[in-house]
Amino acid sequence: MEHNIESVSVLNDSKKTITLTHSKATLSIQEPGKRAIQCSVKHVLWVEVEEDKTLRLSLLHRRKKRLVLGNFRGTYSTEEAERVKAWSEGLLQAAYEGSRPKRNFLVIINPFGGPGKALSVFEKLVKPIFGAAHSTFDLLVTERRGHCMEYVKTMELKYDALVVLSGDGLIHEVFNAFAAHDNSKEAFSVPVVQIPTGSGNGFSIALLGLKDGLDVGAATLNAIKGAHMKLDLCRMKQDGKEIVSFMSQTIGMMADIDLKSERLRWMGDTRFVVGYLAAAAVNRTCDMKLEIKVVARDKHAMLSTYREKRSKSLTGQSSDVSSSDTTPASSQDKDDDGEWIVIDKKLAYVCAGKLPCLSRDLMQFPVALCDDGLIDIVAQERVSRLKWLTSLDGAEKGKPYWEPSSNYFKAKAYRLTPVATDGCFSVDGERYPYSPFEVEVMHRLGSTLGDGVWHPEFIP
Ligand SMILES: Nc1ncnc2c1ncn2[C@@H]1O[C@H](COP(=O)(O)OP(=O)(O)OP(=O)(O)O)[C@@H](O)[C@H]1O
Repeated sequence: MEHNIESVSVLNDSKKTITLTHSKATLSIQEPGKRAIQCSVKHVLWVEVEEDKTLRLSLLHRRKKRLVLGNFRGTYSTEEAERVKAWSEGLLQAAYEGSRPKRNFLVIINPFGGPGKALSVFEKLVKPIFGAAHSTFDLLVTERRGHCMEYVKTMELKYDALVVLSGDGLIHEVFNAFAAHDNSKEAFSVPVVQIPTGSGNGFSIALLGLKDGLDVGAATLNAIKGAHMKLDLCRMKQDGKEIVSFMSQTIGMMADIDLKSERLRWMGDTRFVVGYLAAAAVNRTCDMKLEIKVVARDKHAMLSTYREKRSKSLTGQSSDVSSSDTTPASSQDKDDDGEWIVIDKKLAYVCAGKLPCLSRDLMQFPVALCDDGLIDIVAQERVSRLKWLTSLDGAEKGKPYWEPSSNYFKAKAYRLTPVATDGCFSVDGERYPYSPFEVEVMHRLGSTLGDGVWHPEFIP
């Protein structure tokens, strides 16, 4: 039912008349003689009228760049009751345009992730927002590594989404639990989102961008209202085992940075900068054989494909309905199944993956797309210590993409054989054995919530 009532007036707690106005896009709250407060209707969590002629409105508003919960209450006369009721129904409809209200979540919390504040973040920030939006949830607080895996691989597939308060390590565990689930295909269709409470929060940054990706309010709002979107995952085979990777596989310097800085978790993602400086000082190379099934390697061509696909995805946003998995991998893919090449030399590191940013300071894969059916691979040659340091400038915006020492590929698959017997190999930030492995992309296997694209935009 369409409601065309744009404005109503109510009395606030101080008995002042407040005019509330909404369109399909914005809500404004106007107190006489003051500047109107305006927000997007997307930030409205709930609005309802009660029998005692009270209108209650909950929304997220920006305070110090963060989205925080605000509640508004106003009373109205009996004569106004029908109008106010119709107005609030219209606003609620606009607020949940394209998504279903009252989602039911499984919330998973790693109390020891990152700075160790996930439990209190949930109690103080997330839970009140869920309450205001009438979202319901079951809760799993992990007691040990692997606990989430045990729970999720046998869980009933009844949730609208899994909301994970952790860093990227627990997200890795969730996707691997889906792979081990009896009904694996259906499990992978359950959207997974991250509330950024770890030291590396690459998944949330990918979904919401560098600003909102680290904001608990924005990530919670995305869980409540984000549209269903598909994402590619990687399947890695190593030592007879299969592992799902959603973010990255790194060997050499980048893995050293990640794994050797783990004891600095309390620093949050500053640990990656500290790790980078330590690795740059050592400036080691890594001897390996890298075989890549290359689909594209011209940086300008990859950039224009990225721009074209990103803007198409933004304009043709999916609705809150699980789409069937029939979309072709990409036009690039359809025509070109890739050609194997071999890189047989010492490199500083190899980093492959699907998300644009490995941390807020490093956009490693600026032209990554969430469902192009391709893995982005950087085979980085060694450079001078000074060059490593100057490369920090603009790394968060993907500037090192243009460095000649950064060999960038879009690939269907790759194989990597380390020559040494000992070293660091990290998958989604987790340590794996330093032994040969191969990786292929699984097109649109995973699901998440968002607006159809990875958000950090590469603006060269
Ligand atoms: N209660 C727990 N005790 C110890 N380890 C846990 C617990 N719960 C989860 N873990 C494990 O901790 C690891 C890191 O988790 P998480 O990603 O949340 O933290 P993080 O500090 O951000 O780390 P990273 O950035 O490396 O992912 C995961 O492998 C996860 O399985």
